[in-house]
Amino acid sequence: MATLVLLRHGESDWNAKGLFTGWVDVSLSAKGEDEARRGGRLLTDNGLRPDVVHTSLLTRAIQTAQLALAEADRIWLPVKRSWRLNERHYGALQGKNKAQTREEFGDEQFMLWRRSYDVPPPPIADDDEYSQAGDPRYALLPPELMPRTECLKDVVERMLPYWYDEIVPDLAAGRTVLVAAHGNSLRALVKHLDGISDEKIAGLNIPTGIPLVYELDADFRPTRPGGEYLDPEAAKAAIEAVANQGR
Ligand SMILES: O=C(O)[C@@H](CO)OP(=O)(O)O
Repeated sequence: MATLVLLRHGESDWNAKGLFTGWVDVSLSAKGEDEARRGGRLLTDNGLRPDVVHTSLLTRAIQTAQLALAEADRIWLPVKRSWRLNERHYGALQGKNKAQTREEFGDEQFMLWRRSYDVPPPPIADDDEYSQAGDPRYALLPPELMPRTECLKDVVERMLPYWYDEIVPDLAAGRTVLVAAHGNSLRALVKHLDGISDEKIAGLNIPTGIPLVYELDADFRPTRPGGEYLDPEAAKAAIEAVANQGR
């Protein structure tokens, strides 16, 4: 048995403003920092002691991991980071207000872009103020892998190599693994773990700052489908709020 803890970053400044964020590197809001610390306390209160942490390359996930681990007295953990755990690239929607986008394009198109499995938003132009072209953190990424938009299917495809090559070996070595990442990169991972269909994944939302714990069997499949949120009541309310964004 191996233990995997998934943690979506705490509320970011752009979550608070209701903006599509994707690869734009925004920070946690004060509320998001509190959520991250609380996530760390939930780990300790439940006797969970991660041995290694994996994060995306985005500040909000890195800050969340640091705040949670400081609270859990484990700031010293080895860290691995990868663009493969980044949020879904939201293409030309990055920086746009969710409610205004819904009003402008209608509910159906809004939900297609936001939650369909295989419809990406239009690509972002390299000279857009919210493009990541030229961002030094992706300098070593082969240009053909650098996204300009992504649907969830694209995220599954770029995330899974990291799961198999970097996370599974840690789990196989008996380490308790913390993954601090994003709403849609974690939806991609949960889709894989729980074998959720392309249609049903539209209805799955991940709340900010609440650890989701999976016990995995010898095949790295969940012993309990859906895992377990460490604060199920708070998770339920926060999942509802994520689902209703833009309304
Ligand atoms: O804006 C984003 O990058 C994501 C996560 O905050 O939003 P959504 O939940 O709408 O996919």
